[in-house]
Amino acid sequence: MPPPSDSPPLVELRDVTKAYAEGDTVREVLSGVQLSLHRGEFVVLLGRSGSGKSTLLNLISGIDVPTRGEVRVDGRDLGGLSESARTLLRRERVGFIFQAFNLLPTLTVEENVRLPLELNGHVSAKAGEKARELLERVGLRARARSFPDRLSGGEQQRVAVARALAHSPPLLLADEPTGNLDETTGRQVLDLLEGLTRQGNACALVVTHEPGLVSRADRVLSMEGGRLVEREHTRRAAR
Ligand SMILES: Nc1ncnc2c1ncn2[C@@H]1O[C@H](COP(=O)(O)OP(=O)(O)OP(=O)(O)O)[C@@H](O)[C@H]1O
Repeated sequence: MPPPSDSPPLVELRDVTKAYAEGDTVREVLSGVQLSLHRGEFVVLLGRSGSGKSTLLNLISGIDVPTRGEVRVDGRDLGGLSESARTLLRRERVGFIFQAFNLLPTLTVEENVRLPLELNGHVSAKAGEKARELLERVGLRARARSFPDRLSGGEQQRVAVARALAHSPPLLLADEPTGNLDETTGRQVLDLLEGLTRQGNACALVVTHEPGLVSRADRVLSMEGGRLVEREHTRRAAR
């Protein structure tokens, strides 16, 4: 298999700027951002609070649109798509993990994991089978029928990892996935996230402040003053 950088990028940002109006002034949160992400890459995004990390994830997922510049996912220019087409692309091609887990409280653990499969048209029996297999992989098969509020924070986040990867999206976006977890539990969740992402040859972009994650990432990016800065490659440089 060719190295990731030889394949076409899964995500490409060309000269992306995002500005917000504040009274009479306009504030640029992102300025001239360039980025290429490839399948198989595990990428960490660092940056101070308010530096624009979530804004960047929202632009990549098509939840938000840039003020200027181009965002391409899987070769498709999001600027040329309607909102419903962007929603469809996101549903099929992206998995999300949030700091606050965001599981649906009225659905069981298994139903939460089945949801992205069913939204993507998988028939119920197949979706159930796949959901249980994923729950096995995150060590929660026995909790399939529990409701999320019966689970610890770490368990809920493991369910969220299973849900994000259920439909085998090529792109995983995680916004501070360990922010609400203690160090040990956070490490377990990151192990799972990294393992499952690499197994599926997906690309993960993970916002984190976790120093342990920086050392195992293929690439480390940082938002600084509206610019996206790439730090020296870690794992790849060591290969
Ligand atoms: N809809 C909006 N309107 C105006 N300003 C916004 C809007 N959304 C975000 N911002 C501003 O853009 C800046 C970047 O926000 P963003 O949430 O991307 O930062 P962040 O790096 O993810 O921060 P944190 O680490 O605290 O979550 C912030 O100053 C925020 O106030």
